[in-house]
Amino acid sequence: MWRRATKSSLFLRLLKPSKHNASLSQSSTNGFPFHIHTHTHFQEKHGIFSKEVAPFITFVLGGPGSGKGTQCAKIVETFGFNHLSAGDLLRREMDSDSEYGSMILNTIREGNIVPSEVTVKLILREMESSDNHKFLIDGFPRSEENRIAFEKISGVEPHMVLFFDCPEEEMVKRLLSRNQGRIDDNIDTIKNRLKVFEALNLPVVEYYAKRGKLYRINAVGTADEIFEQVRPAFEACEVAK
Ligand SMILES: Nc1ncnc2c1ncn2[C@@H]1O[C@H](COP(=O)(O)OP(=O)(O)OP(=O)(O)O)[C@@H](O)[C@H]1O
Ligand SMILES: O=c1ccn([C@@H]2O[C@H](COP(=O)(O)O)[C@@H](O)[C@H]2O)c(=O)[nH]1
Ligand SMILES: [Mg+2]
Repeated sequence: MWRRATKSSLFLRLLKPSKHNASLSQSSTNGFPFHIHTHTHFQEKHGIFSKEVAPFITFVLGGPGSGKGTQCAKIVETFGFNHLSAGDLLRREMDSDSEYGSMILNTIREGNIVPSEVTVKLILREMESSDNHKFLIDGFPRSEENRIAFEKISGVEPHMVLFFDCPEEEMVKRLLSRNQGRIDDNIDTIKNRLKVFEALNLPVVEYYAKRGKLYRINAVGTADEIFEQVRPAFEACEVAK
């Protein structure tokens, strides 16, 4: 069962650096097939989650409008993951009475990146309270700084990383016709989101490619066609099924 044993220490550790978050984890798997850690082995390696089963983490990356959210919904339906969209978590925090509300609003409106500690805290809070140990973390990490902060604070790494590779003109077309009332779906913000994606997010994609964890998907076609490229990544992996 995934629920944590004590309600404890995650946020204390987030606020207070300790030996648990001082160094990067070396325990990741390298590509397929994946394995699951046993309780003891996992806890020896990662102090932050007091769970019986290690989290199974898939990062879902791609430019703005590349179809991450659309494909995550299909993965959830087929493989039963918990979908955590970093953008949705930030929007929810913005709409609550949070001290970070106006900072998040301004950052999203500009198409820039919210400081890592805020986003990591929101993601880990969701992970801690989840009964499901299989997570799709959508739209994060946005930068190398995000990635390093997540690994340092949580002590865990993703098992695999999906990258939805989509031409810019297709992404712009999709975003401009999305019609969900998002403050960042306008051409000026979209231009900056694309710039930020290229400058800061692509290095993260390259990092995971070098580590043999990247699953590159051609994000042009119908949503169903694209999902047929996604499906084998999860089918190849016993733990994800
Ligand atoms: N394969 C596809 N073909 C055409 N339109 C698509 C496809 N997949 C998603 N869309 C549409 O494109 C828009 C953007 O998709 P989605 O919200 O899934 O992208 P995203 O990568 O999550 O974007 P963001 O980074 O802005 O959150 C939505 O209106 C969605 O319905
Ligand atoms: O890790 C993250 C994720 C998102 N943001 C900000 O939110 C918007 C919208 O994100 P979507 O993934 O498109 O929903 C993004 O442009 C960033 O401003 C972030 O800062 N960090
Ligand atoms: Mg999205």
